[in-house]
Amino acid sequence: MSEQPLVIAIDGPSGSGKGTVAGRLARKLGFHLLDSGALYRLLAFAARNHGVALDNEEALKVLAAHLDVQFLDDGAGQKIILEGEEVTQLIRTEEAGAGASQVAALPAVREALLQRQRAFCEAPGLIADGRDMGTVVFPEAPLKIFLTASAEERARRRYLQLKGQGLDVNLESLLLEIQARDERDMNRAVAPLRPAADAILMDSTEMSIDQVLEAIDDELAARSLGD
Ligand SMILES: Nc1ncnc2c1ncn2[C@@H]1O[C@H](COP(=O)(O)OP(=O)(O)O)[C@@H](O)[C@H]1O
Ligand SMILES: Nc1ccn([C@H]2C[C@H](O)[C@@H](COP(=O)(O)OP(=O)(O)O)O2)c(=O)n1
Repeated sequence: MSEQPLVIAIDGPSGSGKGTVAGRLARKLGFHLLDSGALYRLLAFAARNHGVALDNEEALKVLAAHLDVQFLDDGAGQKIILEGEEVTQLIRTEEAGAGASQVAALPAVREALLQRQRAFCEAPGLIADGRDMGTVVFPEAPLKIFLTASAEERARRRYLQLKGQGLDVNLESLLLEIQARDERDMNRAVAPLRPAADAILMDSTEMSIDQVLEAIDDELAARSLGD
């Protein structure tokens, strides 16, 4: 009987460090990476391109089922191609994040993206980053991390990140956007943002990225995983 690839689920709110930690862990372990938020961002982006309203559940369901997307890794990081166009950075704006959070609240959209996410689970293993990796998409994952940080710290991180990319950003509006997204993601009816019952909670407010990675290493070692 073939063994299931190891899945490590990393869930949490915007700016908690999931993407950074997931990417570094995937590279270190030589695992595949699922950036599930990118799928919701891509859907919101494609909807805008095709003139589909972000609350049109039926049309979004069809768009989600046929989303023409490729995740390429040329060694220098992941490139995302939507309908033949590179959108890696274009989908990272707060506007795309807010759109993603809107379409992600629709049950038919989540259902349409479920199998696509599970298909990322291939040998030797998968690091899955999102909101419902541990609760819905990979409930059997043997290690689930729920990464948080205070909203103020998350807004500050996002501010530094976007400013570093040369974007014109405002800390107060980023904080408001993060709080609005938290509120929507935690209170939706399907797959709300919450820790799985067996998730390890990590508050990274006062932790560096390296400290978070060390803490995850300790959890892997405690379970004899990832060697
Ligand atoms: N523990 C940390 N301490 C300081 N900065 C961090 C930490 N974790 C992540 N960051 C930075 O915060 C920003 C957002 O991180 P990211 O991984 O994109 O978060 P998420 O995927 O949870 O939204 C990035 O610029 C990242 O380098
Ligand atoms: N598994 C997931 C991943 C993201 N989403 C939704 C909710 C989030 O606000 C948006 C964007 O997620 P993403 O992880 O890309 O956002 P951050 O990098 O954390 O700011 O998508 C979701 O509902 N379920």
